[in-house]
Amino acid sequence: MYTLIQKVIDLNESKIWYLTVISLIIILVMILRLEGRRKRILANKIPGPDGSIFIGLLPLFLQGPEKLISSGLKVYQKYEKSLFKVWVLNNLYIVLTRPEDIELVLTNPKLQKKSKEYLVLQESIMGQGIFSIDDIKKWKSNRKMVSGGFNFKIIKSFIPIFFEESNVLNNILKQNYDLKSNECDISSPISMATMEMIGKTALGVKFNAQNGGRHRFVENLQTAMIAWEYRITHPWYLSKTLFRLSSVNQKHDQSQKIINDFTDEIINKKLDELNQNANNEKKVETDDEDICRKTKTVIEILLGNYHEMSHEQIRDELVTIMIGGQETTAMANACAIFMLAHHPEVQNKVFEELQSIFSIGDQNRSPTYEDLQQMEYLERVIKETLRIFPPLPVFGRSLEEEMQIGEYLCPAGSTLMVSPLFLQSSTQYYTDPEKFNPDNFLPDTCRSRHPYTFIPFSAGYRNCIGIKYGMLQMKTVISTLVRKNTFFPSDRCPTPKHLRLMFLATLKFVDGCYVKIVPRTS
Ligand code: HEM
Repeated sequence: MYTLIQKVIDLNESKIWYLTVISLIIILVMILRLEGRRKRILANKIPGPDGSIFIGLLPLFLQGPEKLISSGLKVYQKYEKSLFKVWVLNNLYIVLTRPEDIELVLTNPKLQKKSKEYLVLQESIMGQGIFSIDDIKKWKSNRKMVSGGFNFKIIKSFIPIFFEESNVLNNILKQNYDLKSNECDISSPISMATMEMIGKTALGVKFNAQNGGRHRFVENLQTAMIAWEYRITHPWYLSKTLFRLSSVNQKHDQSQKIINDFTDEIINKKLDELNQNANNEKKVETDDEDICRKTKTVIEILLGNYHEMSHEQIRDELVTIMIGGQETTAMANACAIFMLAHHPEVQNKVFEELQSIFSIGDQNRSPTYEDLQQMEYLERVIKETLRIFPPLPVFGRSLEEEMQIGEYLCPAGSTLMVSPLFLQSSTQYYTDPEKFNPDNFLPDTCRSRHPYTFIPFSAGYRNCIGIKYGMLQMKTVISTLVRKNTFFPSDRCPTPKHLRLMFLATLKFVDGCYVKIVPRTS
C-alpha cells in the first residue's frame, strides 16, 4: 500500500494530467454509449420502418428531392395511425401524425428549440435571426421586437405596395406568355414580384427584380439558398466540417459575404437617414398617423430598437424576414393561380366575389384593407392551396429530455418532426384530400376539425410571424391577377397531377408552373 501511494506521489504533473484526460474520455464514451443504448432501446419500442442497418432511410433521400415526396408519403401513410420513428444515419426522427400530439409539442414551452437541421440556416445568412436561433431567451426578446414590424397598422400600409407590384407582375406575365398558345410559366415572375414586395416593405429597397434587374442581393440570396438545399438533401453535409470540403461551400461563403455587406450598407444608410430626419420625423409622428405609417418599413421599426439589439442582430433579423416572406408567398401565389386555372368553377366564384367588391370600371383601383377583408371566398381558396401545397412542408423541434407523447416514451436526443404536407393530405382529417375544395374552410367545417390539422404557418410558440402580412399580400396578388385575367390549364401541365414538385427544405416546382393566360376584355 505504501509503495502504491509512493508511486502516485512520484508521478509528475504531466502524467497526472494525462491520466485525468484518459479517464475523462473513458467516462464520456461510457456515458455516450449508455445514452445511445437508451435511445435505441426506446426507439425500438416506437413503430416505424427499420431501414437498412447503420444508414436507416438514407436511401430515401438519395432518390432525389422529387421522389422523396412520394416515397415519404408512402411511409407516412403506412404508419400514420400513431407517431412513428425514422432513422437516417445515426439521427433519430420521430414523426408526429396526430393533431393532439402536434399541439402538445408546439405549445410546450420546453420544446421551443428547433432541431439541429436548422444549424444549416444559422451557419448561413439567417445567422441568429428568430427563425433559426436556438437561444430561447434571446429568441423571446428578439421576437418581441421583430413583431413590432408586423403590427396591424404597419402591414395595412403595405397594401398599396402589394398592389403596385401585382400590376407590374400582370404586365410582365402579358409580355411573357406565348402569343400562339397563351402559355406561361408563372413561377419565376411571381417569385420576382414577391421579392420586390418584401424588398420594399422590409428593407425599403427597390431591387427592380421584376424588370430583370440583376441585383446582387437577389442573386446571392438564391445562391445561398441553393447551398442550404444541397446540405439538407445530402445529410452528411449537415456537418459543417464535411461541407467545408465540398465545392458548394466556397460559393456559399462568397454569397453570404455579399448579402451581409449589402444589408449592413442598408442599415447604415437608414440609420444616417433616420438621424438626419430625427426632427422632421418627430413632427410627422404628431401629425396624421396615416402619413407616418406610409413611410414606415420593417427596417425602420427594428432600427427603433438599435440600442437594444446589436447591429448584427438587426441584420440577421432583416435577412430572415426577407427569406421567410419571399419564397413562401411566391409558392403559395403560384399554386393558387395554378389551381384556379384547373378549377374554373372556383375561379368564377372568386371573380364573382371580386365583382361584388369592385364596381365596373374600377379595374385600376387598389384594394383597401376592408376590400381584402371582404374576400372571404378567396381566403378559403388560399387556405385550401396552403393545405395541399404548404410551402414549408416539414419542420422540426429538438427533444432534449425524454418525453411521453401519446403511448410512447420518446428518447432524448431525437428530433420531433411535423409535416404539414402529409398531415394535411391525410384521409383521417380530410375527406377526399386530393380534391381542391375551398369549402374545407367553411367556418362550420373548420370547427368540426382539430385546429392542428391545418398548420401551414405552424402554430404555438414559434408560429409564423408573417401570417397577416402573407395573407394580405396573397389576397392582393391573386385578386389583382384574377380581376384582369382568366386562367386556364396549360397543355404542358394538363392536370394538377402533372405538376411536378420537389422537397428542398421548401416545396418547389421541378420544371415551372405553367398556365394559359387570357386577359379579360372589360
Ligand atoms: C404562405 C406564406 C408563409 C408560410 C406558409 C409560412 C410558414 C411558416 C412556418 C411553417 C414557420 C415555422 C417554421 C418552423 O417551425 O421551423 C414560419 C416561421 C416564420 N415565418 Fe413564415 N410563412 C409564410 C410567410 C411569412 C412571411 C410573409 C414572413 C415575413 C415577412 C414570414 C416570416 C417568418 C419568420 C420570421 C418565422 C420564424 C418565427 C419564429 O421562429 O419565431 N413568414 N413560417
